[in-house]
Amino acid sequence: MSAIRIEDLTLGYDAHPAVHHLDGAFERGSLTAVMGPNGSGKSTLLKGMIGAIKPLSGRVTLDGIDSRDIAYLPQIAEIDRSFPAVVADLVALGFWKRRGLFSAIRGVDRKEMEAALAAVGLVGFERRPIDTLSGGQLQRALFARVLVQDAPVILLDEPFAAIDQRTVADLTELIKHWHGEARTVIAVLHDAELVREAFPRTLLLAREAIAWGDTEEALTADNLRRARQMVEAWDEHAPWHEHDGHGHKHGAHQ
Ligand SMILES: Nc1ncnc2c1ncn2[C@@H]1O[C@H](COP(=O)(O)OP(=O)(O)OP(=O)(O)O)[C@@H](O)[C@H]1O
Repeated sequence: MSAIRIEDLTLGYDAHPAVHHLDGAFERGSLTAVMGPNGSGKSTLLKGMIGAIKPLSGRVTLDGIDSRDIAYLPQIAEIDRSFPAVVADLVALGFWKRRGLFSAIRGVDRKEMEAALAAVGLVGFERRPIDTLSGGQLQRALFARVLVQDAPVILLDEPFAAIDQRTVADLTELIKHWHGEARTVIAVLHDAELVREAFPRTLLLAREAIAWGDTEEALTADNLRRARQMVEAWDEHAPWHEHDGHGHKHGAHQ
């Protein structure tokens, strides 16, 4: 049974497609890595799945879940760190997303907050201003926020970009734990070795799907090369037309 179904999905900006005619499904309880070169549409796909951008064509269907049931971790670069907040405020946003504003301001469950901070290795960090955290610590705090949100579907956009190995290892364990709890987890990643080790499913994207299936079969050297060629060949400025195909430069396919 699927959690999220994607049908003939084209997403883009000002009619320039970034994800093109994608078809497939994320099964309930599956753990999927979204891989692909820079600019291949990975972040755009995640934003399409949370409804932050509307399809140019096709659709995203949430099967038996509400958009509130999706925890979404944006790229760290999109987090406004200058906002005057401490770690506890950041994590408490997860409660707000889960329960709605009014119940959350009646009081954050201290025990749950402490458990979440312990799970990500940030005991004692509650009162730390977020602009004093290292990149790894900030990512840990964001994972704590996802933890308290307690969502059945979790989308992570490059959670390991510019993060130290220790943090990557710890947070990978947390992802495996979520998988063990039968949550549906989808993470944009760049490290093929890590994906082979920890992610059973892979969607390899180059604006179109190059492969979507078991990691072993999807993440071959040949497919990775094809993905690279495909993105390099894409004409950034070609407008999207329903009928004349894929916006590639002529002769781009080899
Ligand atoms: N807000 C935006 N406005 C216009 N174009 C955008 C916007 N966001 C992304 N794009 C374009 O859409 C395409 C896909 O971008 P996207 O960020 O989804 O790729 P990505 O695979 O996540 O890349 P990366 O690995 O570099 O993060 C790129 O050509 C990008 O320039």
